[in-house]
Amino acid sequence: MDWTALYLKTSALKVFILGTGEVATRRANKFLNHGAIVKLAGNSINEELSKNGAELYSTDDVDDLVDWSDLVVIASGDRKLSDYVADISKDKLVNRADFPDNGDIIVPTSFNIGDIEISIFTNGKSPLMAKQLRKRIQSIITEDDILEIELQDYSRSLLKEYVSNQKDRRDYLYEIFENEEIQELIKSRKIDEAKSVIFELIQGDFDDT
Ligand SMILES: C[C@@]1(CC(=O)O)c2cc3[nH]c(cc4nc(cc5[nH]c(cc(n2)[C@H]1CCC(=O)O)[C@@](C)(CC(=O)O)[C@@H]5CCC(=O)O)C(CC(=O)O)=C4CCC(=O)O)c(CCC(=O)O)c3CC(=O)O
Ligand SMILES: NC(=O)C1=CN([C@@H]2O[C@H](COP(=O)(O)OP(=O)(O)OC[C@H]3O[C@@H](n4cnc5c(N)ncnc54)[C@H](O)[C@@H]3O)[C@@H](O)[C@H]2O)C=CC1
Repeated sequence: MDWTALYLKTSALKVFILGTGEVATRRANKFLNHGAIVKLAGNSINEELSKNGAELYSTDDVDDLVDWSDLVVIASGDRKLSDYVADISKDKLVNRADFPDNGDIIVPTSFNIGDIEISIFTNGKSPLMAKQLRKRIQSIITEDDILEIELQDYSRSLLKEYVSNQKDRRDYLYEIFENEEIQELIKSRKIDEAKSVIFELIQGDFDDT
């Protein structure tokens, strides 16, 4: 595969989207939900998008919009205009919804559950299947997994305070993950009690040393 997964910092990222159709709208929502500033060029945008902060411009303004942007998303059915925008975006990051290989960013399907983000990419082979796999994976992640992440986060902070060696910290994290008492507390949603058990486990050892 010529592509690899990386995370792009989207807070305050300036995103220019060419097009206002189905794909453009989906991309705009995604970037806005992740803190970006989004401007679109095309005919019209729906109320939800403008409420979320998206701004609509005319396609006559594409030169200025490209200049302004950090990332250009090309999602228009107008091939000539798309090629023109691609041409003037050579020094920008580009996502081309119509010819992905001519751009340098892929927008994969992704979803968040708590602090986890899961993305799926089929290397351009089947966006439809990426969508189906997303739905299937979404359905198997449980509330217990989210709580486990919260407890791991809590444990990691404590360990950084009390245990200086990384390998020892890792051993603790596996011990906590496998601890049956903690697993039971997660199942019964007693997170504060689970945290106390973790605190005792770590700090108890620390006191002994
Ligand atoms: C490569 C990629 C590049 C990029 O856009 O960055 C790309 C490219 C193309 N998609 C096309 C078509 C469709 N795309 C979807 C849906 C999604 N497309 C998404 C991503 C991507 N699409 C990138 C990575 C994909 C990967 O490989 O995994 C998703 C996952 C994410 C998102 O868009 O948010 C989103 C699902 C969101 C969700 O989870 O719900 C459907 C299904 C539907 O509409 O229901 C169809 C019709 C069915 C079909 O074609 O499969 C065409 C036109 C082909 C043509 O002309 O026929 C191209 C261009 C081409 O292939 O040349
Ligand atoms: N990457 C992806 O996930 C997908 C990519 N695509 C590709 O992305 C492009 C856009 O797809 P959709 O948003 O589904 O289409 P759409 O029909 O919903 O929207 C197309 C956009 O292009 C504009 N447009 C279309 N023809 C035009 C013309 N002749 N002159 C000026 N403006 C024109 C429309 O006003 C609209 O803003 C297409 O080229 C399609 O092949 C399509 C589906 C999914």
